[in-house]
Amino acid sequence: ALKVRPDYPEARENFHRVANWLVERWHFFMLNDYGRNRKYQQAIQKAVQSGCNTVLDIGTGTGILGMCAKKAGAAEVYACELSKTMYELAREVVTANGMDGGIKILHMKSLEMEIPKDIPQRVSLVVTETVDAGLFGEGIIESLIHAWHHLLLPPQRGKNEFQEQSVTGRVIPAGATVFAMAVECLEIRRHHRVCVSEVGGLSMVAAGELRSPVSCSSEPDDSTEPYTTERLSRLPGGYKSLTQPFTALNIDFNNVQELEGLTSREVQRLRLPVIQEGELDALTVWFQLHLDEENSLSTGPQEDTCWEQAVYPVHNTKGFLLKPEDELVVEVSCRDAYLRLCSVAVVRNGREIRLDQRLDTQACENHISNRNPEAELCSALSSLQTEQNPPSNDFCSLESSEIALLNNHAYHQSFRAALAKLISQLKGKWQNRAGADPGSTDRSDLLYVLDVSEGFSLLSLIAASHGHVKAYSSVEKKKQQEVLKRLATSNNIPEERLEFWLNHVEDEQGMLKRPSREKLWSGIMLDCVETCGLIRQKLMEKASLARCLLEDGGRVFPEKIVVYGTLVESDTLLLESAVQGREPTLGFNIAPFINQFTVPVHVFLDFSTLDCKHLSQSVELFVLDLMDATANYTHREVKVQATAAGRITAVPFWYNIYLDQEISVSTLSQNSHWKQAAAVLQEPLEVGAGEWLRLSVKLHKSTISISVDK
Ligand SMILES: CCc1ccncc1CNCCCCSC[C@H]1O[C@@H](n2ccc3c(N)ncnc32)[C@H](O)[C@@H]1O
Repeated sequence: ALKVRPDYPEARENFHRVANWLVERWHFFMLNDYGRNRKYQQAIQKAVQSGCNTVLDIGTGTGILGMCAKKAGAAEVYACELSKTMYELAREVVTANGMDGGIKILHMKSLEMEIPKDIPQRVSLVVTETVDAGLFGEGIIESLIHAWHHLLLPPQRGKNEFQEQSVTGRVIPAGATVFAMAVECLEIRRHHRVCVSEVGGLSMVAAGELRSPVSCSSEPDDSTEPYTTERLSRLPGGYKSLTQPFTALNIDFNNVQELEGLTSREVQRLRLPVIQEGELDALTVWFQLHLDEENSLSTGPQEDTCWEQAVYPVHNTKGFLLKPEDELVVEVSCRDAYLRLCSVAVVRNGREIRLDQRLDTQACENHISNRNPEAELCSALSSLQTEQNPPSNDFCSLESSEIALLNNHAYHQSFRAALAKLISQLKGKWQNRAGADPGSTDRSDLLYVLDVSEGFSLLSLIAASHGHVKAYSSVEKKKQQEVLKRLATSNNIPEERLEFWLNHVEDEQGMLKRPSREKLWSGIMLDCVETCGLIRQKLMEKASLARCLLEDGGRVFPEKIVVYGTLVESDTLLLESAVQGREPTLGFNIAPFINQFTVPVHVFLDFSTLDCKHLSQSVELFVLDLMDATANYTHREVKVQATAAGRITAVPFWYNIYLDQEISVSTLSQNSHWKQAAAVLQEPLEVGAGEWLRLSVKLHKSTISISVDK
């Protein structure tokens, strides 16, 4: 559609959402990483010049590594790519660089490749970078085991015997070293553990264990992923290293026995000295890719590269302090080809205290009699035990953004206050109504409040906790409904004051219906901003529907959203949004092809830690009024003055969400569960200090677009 009518707005939004999905964002900053590209090129050149003249590039992406091999003089170059979009892109790139005759590209997974069906004979070199932040997440181990059995010539026999490299096989990268480190990090903690005992006036004790789906727990079920990823150098508040970085694993990609033995390798137990006092929040992991003897790529947090690290959050050590004389026991295993790290115990004064089991309180009581260090530790742990009275195995899994939402204290307090105001206004209204008995404070009928938040939300309970309110929740998962019911009971909210609304829904518009034929809503709570920083799709439509379902004096929450933005110069945002010319990609012409998938708005941005130069004050860009449709517009021109000279590359934006005239929450606040978004300019714009700019801000189908000119 875009090719046919590039300015067709629907196609443009959809394309942008699709582009984000089709082509992963890391392609841009990987291709912009000249250092990485150059090191791969050098390793490939050395291998080809020393005789590897048939090459297979597994997971070619845009084709850059295959082109390095061709340019280095390899006689035959093959490449395979499982993503259709990337396969077609690689074909275009290779043709544009005049190598379509020299590189045969296959749209397939390497595991499906056979000789002679796909490639005529075994190759002397496999190049690949099919790795993720946890190293094995793209299946490199399985791919290389298959390659050694079916696609590669046999490896060099002994180190000493010399064999022509054209008759032996090898892999670039030759191997990897995996490092890990224990950290204290509040930002990780608030995304993986509920750190508050009270939310919006509700005691959370009865909730049981709420935890993120990231867990290396011993019983791996498909709902959990072993690790998440973070760019440690860009986490708000940073992190504190509790151990030195330690080597968790070495792997030689040129040794097929070692590769095959990896998943059956026994679990490794490492004992790591704690180097400073702190709360254990996670193990972080990165690695060095040894391309060959000379060249290595590192994904470490101290590198200035843009790679993320793998994060293994610990769940069960809430409030547990490691001390310098402790040793942390970590288990490393590669079961099911994922790298799994688990902090299992602490050794203090020679006694090992296991972390992952629930200490039963009785055993701890015995310890407490003779007051000694591990007794404190034990009682600390057993207090954990009492705090979460249901046993550990019954926990409710929430997305990390839902956990962070629960930990967003200001968000829930604001809703609690705004709801209290609405309820007292409506009760007051009722009392003032002619004939009502001034003495009877309680309204005979109840106030009906609907929470149509996406995902897990306590807002319905917070509404019901005000009394005289019957609350409806759109929480749909059974386990999450049970948590809400437990919290209702433990917070003295009568069970019949909480109902689950979803079962009426046909479609999302269907969810917004009257509570019953003769009733209307006193309050409807909408979810307006996605965690990634974008306005939710169809927000304005939902708001106009909701308004029709309100009783006189009823309110939609929030009633208004004000969009703020600022002008910045940020190379980081550029490098993550588009390939910058031909230099970073070793002179190959790749940028125009991959940049077709550039999207104008960068999401999941942590603006508080973005390295950038501010070129203006924050300015109000747009207002969305959810209570008065006539106040809305689709396009706004905003004048803003540059406060410093520089090159405008992006306009980060965020929201003030007004629950009512006075009460608002900001999506940029310190413990906000939201990330921010940024409009990235097509062309950076040079400005002088004091110069005025004109921002043209448009909102179409919940999609904000911003352009800047003088
Ligand atoms: C310093 C490296 C680093 C460190 C930390 N974080 C990220 C990186 C950068 N690497 C990211 C690449 C990750 C994606 S893999 C690249 C391309 O290969 C494709 N594929 C994957 C497996 C596979 C296969 N068996 N057969 C054919 N194709 C295959 C994918 O479809 C993708 O297009």
